[in-house]
Amino acid sequence: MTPNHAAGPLIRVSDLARTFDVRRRVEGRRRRAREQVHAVHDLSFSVDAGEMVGYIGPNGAGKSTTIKMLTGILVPTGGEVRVAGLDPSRDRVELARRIGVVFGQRSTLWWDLPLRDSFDLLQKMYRVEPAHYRDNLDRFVELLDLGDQLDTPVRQLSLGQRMRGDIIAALLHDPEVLYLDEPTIGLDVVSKGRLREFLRALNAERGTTLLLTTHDLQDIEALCDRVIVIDHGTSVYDGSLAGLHAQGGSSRTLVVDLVDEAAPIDVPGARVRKVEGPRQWLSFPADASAAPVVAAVAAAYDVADLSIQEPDIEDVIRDLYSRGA
Ligand SMILES: Nc1ncnc2c1ncn2[C@@H]1O[C@H](COP(=O)(O)OP(=O)(O)OP(=O)(O)O)[C@@H](O)[C@H]1O
Repeated sequence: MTPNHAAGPLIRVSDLARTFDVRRRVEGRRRRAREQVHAVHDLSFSVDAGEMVGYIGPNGAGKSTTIKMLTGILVPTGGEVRVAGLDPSRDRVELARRIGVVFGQRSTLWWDLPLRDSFDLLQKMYRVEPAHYRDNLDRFVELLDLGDQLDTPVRQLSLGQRMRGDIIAALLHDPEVLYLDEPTIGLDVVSKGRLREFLRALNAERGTTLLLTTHDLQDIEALCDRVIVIDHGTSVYDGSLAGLHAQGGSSRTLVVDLVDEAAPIDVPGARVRKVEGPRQWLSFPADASAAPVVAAVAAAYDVADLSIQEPDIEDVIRDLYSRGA
């Protein structure tokens, strides 16, 4: 890859804004009313080369609009954005060689072609030097375990295989930045784990910068030291995930199946939130270890089964607001 030698951050967003003009039907009026939607406004942040950042927020917060401006698909209506020193909408072609984009819900692969043919086409489009292309392809295919699928048409791949194929497609030209939009959506636990491991290795080995949009908090936990929370078009938090948990006071849940029905479980570090027959739900702080709570419950009660539920991003953000952040 071409390391980013430019001084300063790799991604720089200053007072970025994007407004959409929409027409809405108003009751009692024949004409639709004109209205402006401020999808993104007063948004500023920067990302250094090699960082792995989670870009999270509720539905409609402005995440996609931001990513579209970062990739040059949308032109900002205000403020400034620079990626690798380039203006994404003006220098879109040049920027395309330096970034990779993966949308969980949409594939960029050619549906009827074998996976390998899609990769070969991308090699030609991006003019990746043939020997380097083969090295990259071999390495990624091995790490993502796609060797047996290379000659399978994309439409016959499972969702997990297709997603891994899309990630390889986005990386063959050694992008400095990889934007991932819901990369683990719909995947089973094993596929999610494999994908996260791969992204961690990619960042460690090649220093690829990751900007990850996800509703899965475990993606963030596994990958990102830093999260930017966006809501109503602007950033409401920028810092560590631990800091976000601490501010929001979000909690994890220990689900305990007792052998028999019992009074609410009383152990230090957790409180019972719900009881249904022999099943009880205990909340404990998301940044604390589950081990002491599990040990205390197991020592004092007859337990048939235990499981831990992670909070999702909506829970964390809701908690953030309930604390008045
Ligand atoms: N082309 C458009 N025309 C009009 N309004 C738009 C357009 N694109 C986005 N919006 C509006 O801008 C706001 C932000 O949308 P955006 O898609 O960026 O949110 P998001 O955070 O990506 O949401 P999700 O998690 O649901 O994908 C929403 O109110 C949306 O309706």
